[in-house]
Amino acid sequence: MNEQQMREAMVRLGRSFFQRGYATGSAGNLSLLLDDNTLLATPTGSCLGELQAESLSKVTMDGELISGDKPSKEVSFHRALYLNNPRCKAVVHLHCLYLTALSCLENLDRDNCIRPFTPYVVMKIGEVPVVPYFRPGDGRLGEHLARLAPDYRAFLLANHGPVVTGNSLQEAADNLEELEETARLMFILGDRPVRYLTPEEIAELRN
Ligand SMILES: O=C(CO)COP(=O)(O)O
Ligand SMILES: [Zn+2]
Repeated sequence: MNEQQMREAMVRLGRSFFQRGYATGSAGNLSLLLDDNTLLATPTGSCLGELQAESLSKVTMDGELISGDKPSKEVSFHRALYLNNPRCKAVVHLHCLYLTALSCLENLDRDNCIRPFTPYVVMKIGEVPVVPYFRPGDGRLGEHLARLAPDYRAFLLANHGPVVTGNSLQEAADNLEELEETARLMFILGDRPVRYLTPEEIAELRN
């Protein structure tokens, strides 16, 4: 895909997330790595349902704006992910309903907030660590994500929402949707006894 096609793909994905209720208002942000090692990111305050290909923010890996509107206030944590994991080519951050509800629970397992009970989470994403709460845009989110980036594909920001990476924008989006569906299942299952996958079953999925 050339840059124009990547811009159009980001616009289409934002609209799709918005139309299907994954994104609401002006919450959330998307980014992807371009071939010249610069980032294409959604502008701050933008509604993901109404992105414009030509006003997307183009930013250097140092965070300097090259063209387009002012970038997302979270672009520093997006940069931290790219800089600390060469496999990361795209980042999706949303305030989608069930993952955000999960992010507000006390006593989450900070090392992995989604204990596997279906295979795809293990196959596509693996463990999901929890990043402590900081206000949106706080640089400490990036510091935490930089440390976790080499070992994980998805993260839950406490009292905020998910951050999911991928080797393409489509893969990051698919992984985000798989995680959101899993969080929804967790709330549907509620307090009923769940048969979690055994360590052997999990190991088989990782092979
Ligand atoms: O989700 C958001 C903050 O965490 C939205 O912020 P931006 O509009 O600056 O991208
Ligand atoms: Zn946010």
